[in-house]
Amino acid sequence: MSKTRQNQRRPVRMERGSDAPGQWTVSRGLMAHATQVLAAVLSFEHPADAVLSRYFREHREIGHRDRGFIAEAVYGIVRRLRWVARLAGVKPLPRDLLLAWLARGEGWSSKQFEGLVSAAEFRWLEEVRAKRFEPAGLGEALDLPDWLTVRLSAEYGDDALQALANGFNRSAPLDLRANLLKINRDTLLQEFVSSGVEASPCRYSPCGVRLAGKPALQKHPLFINGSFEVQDEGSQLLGYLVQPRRGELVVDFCAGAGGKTLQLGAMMRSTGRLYAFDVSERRLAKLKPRMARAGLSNVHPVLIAHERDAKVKRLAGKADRVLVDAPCSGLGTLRRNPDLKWRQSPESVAEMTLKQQAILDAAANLVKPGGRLVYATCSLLADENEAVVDAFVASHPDFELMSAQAVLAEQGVALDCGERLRLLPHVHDTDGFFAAVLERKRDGG
Ligand SMILES: C[S@@+](CC[C@H](N)C(=O)[O-])C[C@H]1O[C@@H](n2cnc3c(N)ncnc32)[C@H](O)[C@@H]1O
Repeated sequence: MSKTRQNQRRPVRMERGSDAPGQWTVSRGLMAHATQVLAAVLSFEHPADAVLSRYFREHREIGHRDRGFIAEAVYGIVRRLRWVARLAGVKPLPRDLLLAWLARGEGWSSKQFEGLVSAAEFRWLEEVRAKRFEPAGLGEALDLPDWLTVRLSAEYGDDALQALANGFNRSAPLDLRANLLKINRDTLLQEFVSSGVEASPCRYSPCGVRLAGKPALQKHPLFINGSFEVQDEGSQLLGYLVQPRRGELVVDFCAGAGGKTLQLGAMMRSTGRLYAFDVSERRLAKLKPRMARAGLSNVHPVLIAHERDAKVKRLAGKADRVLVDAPCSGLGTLRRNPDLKWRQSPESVAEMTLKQQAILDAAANLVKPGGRLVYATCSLLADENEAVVDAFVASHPDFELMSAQAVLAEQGVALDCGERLRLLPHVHDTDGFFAAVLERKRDGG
């Protein structure tokens, strides 16, 4: 095959995905890159987004549009892996999966494959195109692993699970949180509209803005001056459950890069003390420039070795509010991280549950009488959610559950969620979240 022929680029229509520019031009070289990235992602050793970022860092010659093609294909395949694998036959190689995806997932015609595949592949693609898919069970039909299908179906029922799985296959919207220290939401919306960015208020979160597309925002003047942060609406609602006030001592126990810390700091009007704990130095390092941009001077990032660290114990009984945004399976974020469904297992969830209990126990010690403890995850599994909270309440008679719905209503958020908040992509159009609000009794229970 001559080099010119190998690099021949074929115009291909793409219908789906926010980045889809309408027409990709695809070369053999680009197909090879996509196959290589796919193989690395499918080892499931690292998160898909980390694999893609690393590959693009190492292959700077791949342009923006070609990156879009690779990312669309890889994420498309990971979302529908069982389906594509069945269409591609027994023990398919990454290239087989890619070709089968392009033929069936993206609907490429045979003409669009000309110059990109061998004669044998060309014939094989005809078979793939003609193949009927008869799922062997619900897991295969919904493109979920069987263990997860069994658990979710027991929790939600088959019909809701179907809707949930469909919800996960839609792309997540881009939500922003107006930094109320710097701007009010209406002004932010007006600024977007006048700069040609289509934006509307979020359905529930009073500081949330939803964008119609996915414009690059890193260089937007309102981002640079700290007027907004990217934050899923569901995540914003967790901040409202904490409801911190001016001058309080607040702990964000699992702060990570500070998605919720920044919101809590703004709700405190940059007063009081807000401790941002985490065991990850790398994540906390990302929080620091964000605090500066947001204009917050009340945040104290603290690297801890584990939840029983002496730095934690020093605050025993002193905190007005503690948020535990616990490490979890992340299964509520499958719209953004579809690979998680293949990377998690019953064993990893069981391990996570023990960690969650240990963190919640340690964090509870910080809450003063009359203070509030919020436990949250972005998981959909009762084992990581209700079961952790139930076990906690049973062993901590000095804490009682508050109604999440009432806490939200007090702040003007109308959400019919009852005692515990459960957000679902297909119902609320947010990531999947769980949260429970607990109060430490004043008389010690
Ligand atoms: C769900 S993420 C937090 C996301 C963050 N709150 C946000 O809004 O962006 C969970 C975090 O818990 C941290 N973590 C894990 N084990 C921990 C522990 N024992 N104590 C405190 N944080 C821990 C992880 O490093 C991770 O950053």
